[in-house]
Amino acid sequence: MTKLALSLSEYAVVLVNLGTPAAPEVPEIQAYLKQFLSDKRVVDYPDILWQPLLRGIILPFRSRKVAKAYQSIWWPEGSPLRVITERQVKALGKRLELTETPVQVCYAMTYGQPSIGSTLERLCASGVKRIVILPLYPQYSATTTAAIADQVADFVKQTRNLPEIRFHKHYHHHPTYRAALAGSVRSHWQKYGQAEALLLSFHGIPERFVRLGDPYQQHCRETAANLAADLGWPTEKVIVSFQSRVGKEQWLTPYTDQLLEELPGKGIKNLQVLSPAFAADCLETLEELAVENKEIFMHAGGESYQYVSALNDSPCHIRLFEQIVLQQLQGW
Ligand SMILES: C=CC1=C(C)c2cc3[nH]c(cc4nc(cc5[nH]c(cc1n2)c(C)c5CCC(=O)O)C(CCC(=O)O)=C4C)c(C)c3C=C
Ligand SMILES: [Fe+2]
Ligand SMILES: [Fe+2]
Repeated sequence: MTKLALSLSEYAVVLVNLGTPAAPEVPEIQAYLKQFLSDKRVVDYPDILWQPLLRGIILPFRSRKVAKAYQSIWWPEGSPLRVITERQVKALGKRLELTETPVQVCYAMTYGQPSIGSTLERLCASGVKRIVILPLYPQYSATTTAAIADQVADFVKQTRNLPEIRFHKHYHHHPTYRAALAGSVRSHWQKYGQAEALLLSFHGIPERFVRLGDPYQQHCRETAANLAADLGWPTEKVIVSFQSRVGKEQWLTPYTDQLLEELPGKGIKNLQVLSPAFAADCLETLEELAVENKEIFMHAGGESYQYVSALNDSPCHIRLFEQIVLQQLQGW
């Protein structure tokens, strides 16, 4: 048990994920994409060029296109990303209760609701004095983790009586994350056997961002190398690719969809695919990776393509969050 100086109601941990539309319908998707794609951490083109393009062309067309994809993955309880995040909050709360660590657990979303600012305001109004922010991104990128930090900074700027805040930057190297990832592959192998290769398809970012100093690509490579070592697999059987490119700019390569077209021709016809950048299954995994990309691979001559789920609310994933929180609470 961690001994803390303040009482139960004065500590909080906020899990933060990207956010998702409120409903799988065009107006809700437009509102979500407008906020998301107007964030300079995500798209850094000058507003004078970008906003007319975004509002006039991208939002109307893309919202209609992705509405069908969202409808195909939506669960009765809501968007998978939100439902899984809520399950993670519940499971982490239970684990922390077991350790009698006095900290309340909640979540916020970078885009959409509950927003980071409103969540921090609510916590402070209820008497919370010390807050751990845990972005649910194992690999740091300015497009995701720093976008959260920006919103925490916005809250700080407009708040008179500040809480103490600790921010967990990334965890791809954490032994329990490594164990959780390797464990999820091993349990998949126990059920279905091994494939010829593992494809780690990370969400992409513009290549330019890496040249400007974003360490995301390096973190992705380290994740893959660690996974190969932890599984005792040769590194060449753990292939890295990048998915979900938006726009015309060069993003990190190889692109997942292009690579999947080529692999059967190179003799890899049985593939297991996972996406370690996602702490929760979402549109990008359940639709793009598990359905759309499978069709590409099978059409190109692939024989078997299995998607290995994100770590979601699995016990080892929640244990990881618990350990991060306990580490962050040290000295408080
Ligand atoms: C346009 C630039 C984008 C960058 C850069 C980007 C980085 C990035 N995103 C995630 C995680 C998620 N992205 C999701 C959806 C999504 N991403 C973009 C664009 C960029 N992402 C768009 C436009 C969308 C919406 C869907 C679409 O229009 O194709 C999601 C899923 C949300 C859901 O509702 O399920 C996640 C999660 C990471 C990790 C990342 C960089 C490391
Ligand atoms: Fe994205
Ligand atoms: Fe996508």
